[in-house]
Amino acid sequence: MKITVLGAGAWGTAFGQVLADAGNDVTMWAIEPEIVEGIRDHHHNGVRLPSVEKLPDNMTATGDRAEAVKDAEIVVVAIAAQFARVALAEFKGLIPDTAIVVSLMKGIERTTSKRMDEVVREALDLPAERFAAVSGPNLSKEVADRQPAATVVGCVDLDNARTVAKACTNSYFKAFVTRDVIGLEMCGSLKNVTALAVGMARGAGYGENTAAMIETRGLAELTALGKAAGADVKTFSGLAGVGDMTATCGSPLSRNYTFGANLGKGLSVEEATKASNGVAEGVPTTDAVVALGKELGVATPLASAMSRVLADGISCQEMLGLLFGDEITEE
Ligand SMILES: NC(=O)C1=CN([C@@H]2O[C@H](COP(=O)(O)OP(=O)(O)OC[C@H]3O[C@@H](n4cnc5c(N)ncnc54)[C@H](OP(=O)(O)O)[C@@H]3O)[C@@H](O)[C@H]2O)C=CC1
Ligand SMILES: O=C(CO)COP(=O)(O)O
Repeated sequence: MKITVLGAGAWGTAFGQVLADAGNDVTMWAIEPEIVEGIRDHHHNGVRLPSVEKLPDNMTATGDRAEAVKDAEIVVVAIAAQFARVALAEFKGLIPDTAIVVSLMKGIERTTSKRMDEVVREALDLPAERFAAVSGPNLSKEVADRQPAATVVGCVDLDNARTVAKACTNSYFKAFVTRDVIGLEMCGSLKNVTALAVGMARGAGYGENTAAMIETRGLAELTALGKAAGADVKTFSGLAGVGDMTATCGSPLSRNYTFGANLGKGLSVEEATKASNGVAEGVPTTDAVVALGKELGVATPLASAMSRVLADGISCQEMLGLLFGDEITEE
């Protein structure tokens, strides 16, 4: 198939390689001329994915929007979530009206508390059956190294989910399908907030018990929110839920975990932002989760505690104190 990836960041590029390895013709679109030239002329993205020496031959790049999406059968969006709406507005009217648009993004829009399925569909005026989300335990560096991994493709139209899943399945990457787009979106974006908190606890020197406590409570929080938003609870125990929580909260390859670890070691939010080698989506998503919780009438103790960390610089111990609360409650 002819597939275009918008955004040549770490995951956009690694997923582009997955698609190319599955036999598709892949065009990456990026704003920065250095990235475009690197991929097009040298099959290398030295800015965002330097660990891959040579990207596949059936992968090219352009900085021209119309040229990028011309004749595309699938358009994949891998732009930092807070910029997706504004970046996609420039593609409205250019994307073929038969193309399936796939989001790899894991975040909630801070200004509106909307999920990426809502943002992408609004920005492109896209019907639900032409939108798919991809979410799972997919640390970009490991996938770029072609280590075995799996993901989930969600679309209300299961045939379109299968089309996307087939396009991204190869010898080391396996895609499952679901109709539960909302569940995938909630899992992907909310686990990043949990990863910030686990990273923070690790950075502060705490061990397995503390990490397991935060991950489990984080999963409970995202399950409650997801259910209230209309997700299928089964999704939370699958690859996109428990699976991604385990990968992201357990690896220094995660930008969210590392951002949190730096906070736990005593860096300020500003210093941790400077030290980050890519977008830590959990940071802007945290307040959006708190707002979403209020909107849906669901308690969000973990996101609320992390919001205090990010806004007021409270310590890890204080953050965990807020998580515990004073009352004895049922689990
Ligand atoms: N890395 C990973 O392991 C995984 C990431 N994801 C999700 O995928 C999404 C992208 O992540 P990733 O590629 O790793 O992030 P990176 O930080 O590596 O790259 C971010 C991308 O967003 C683009 N971008 C930022 N602002 C704008 C803008 N205003 N207009 C157009 N493009 C813009 C960047 O372009 P430029 O380079 O020109 O600045 C870059 O391509 C995130 O939502 C992330 O949560 C999901 C699964 C795994
Ligand atoms: O979502 C991820 C793995 O599935 C990657 O997490 P980070 O964005 O924190 O690097």
